[in-house]
Amino acid sequence: MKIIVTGRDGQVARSLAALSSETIEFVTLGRPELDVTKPETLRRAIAELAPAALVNAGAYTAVDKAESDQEAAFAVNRDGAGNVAAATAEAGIPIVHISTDYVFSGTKSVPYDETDAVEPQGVYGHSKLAGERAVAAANPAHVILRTAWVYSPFGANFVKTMLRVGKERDVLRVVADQHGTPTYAPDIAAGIAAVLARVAAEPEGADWRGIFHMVAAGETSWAGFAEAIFAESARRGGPSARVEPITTADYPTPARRPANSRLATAKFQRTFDHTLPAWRDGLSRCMDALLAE
Ligand SMILES: NC(=O)C1=CN([C@@H]2O[C@H](COP(=O)(O)OP(=O)(O)OC[C@H]3O[C@@H](n4cnc5c(N)ncnc54)[C@H](O)[C@@H]3O)[C@@H](O)[C@H]2O)C=CC1
Repeated sequence: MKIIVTGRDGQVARSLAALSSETIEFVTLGRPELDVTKPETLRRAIAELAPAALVNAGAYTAVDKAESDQEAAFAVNRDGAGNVAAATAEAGIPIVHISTDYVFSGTKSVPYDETDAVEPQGVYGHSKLAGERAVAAANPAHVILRTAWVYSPFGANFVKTMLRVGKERDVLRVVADQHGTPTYAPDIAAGIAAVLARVAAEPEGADWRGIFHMVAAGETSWAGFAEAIFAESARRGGPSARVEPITTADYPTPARRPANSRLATAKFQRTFDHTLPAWRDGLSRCMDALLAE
């Protein structure tokens, strides 16, 4: 089974590429040969490769920059996602689209499920929500996976930032009043593979269509995540720093972020018969990969 993946150099796309096997081949494509804002590049790739499905992992992910770069964020996250969905619908293949916890306001006191009202707090969240709607409108054979707090050995992410800054400083001030679940990109890739297997087994099925929350098991805060990163790092002889918990108000950023980013994953687990590992388990494997030498 051949699957096209957009956003070739991103964390999720690279994790999917690493998962390729004899039964499922992920062909990752990126700009310029595949640009989600250019529909002809999508049509050409689908015509050439004749994939069984497509995973849209390409996105504009700079949350703070998006506040002053609204046009670019919407061009990729709304219009680009819509283009991908339209091209897959035209080819008669399903789309797996990746979305985010940032579609929520974060004011709920328990984890969000798929029926909860959306209320993005910033441009990035608004653009991703518009993307979900564009995907759902253009291709009925869609699976929209909302995930959160993605990290991996690849690209830019919180784990790599902590390790870099931990080398330079003894104490780091980290936000302790935003709660969510760090999710290891290779575990997201395995979740996507479970989705694709289910879709392939029952292409005309109805229950796999729609929006699903897919994050690792458990929860923490950014400060709790940072402490776990430094504990894992210290065990491996890597950089370590003391974490000083601060509030969101102490650390102003251009984009507002949800205080509660927790996502309830029961619907995903039930539908795809798959559960992502605990976030500490993913972190341990990421630290093995980052600090192997
Ligand atoms: N990173 C995170 O913490 C979270 C990410 N997500 C979502 O997960 C998905 C994957 O995220 P990551 O792998 O972390 O992102 P990433 O930023 O590592 O990768 C995104 C990739 O998309 C590419 N891209 C940008 N514009 C493009 C275009 N016009 N055409 C084709 N490719 C383009 C970028 O060059 C980059 O390689 C995205 O949809 C993102 O919104 C959801 C929740 C949290």
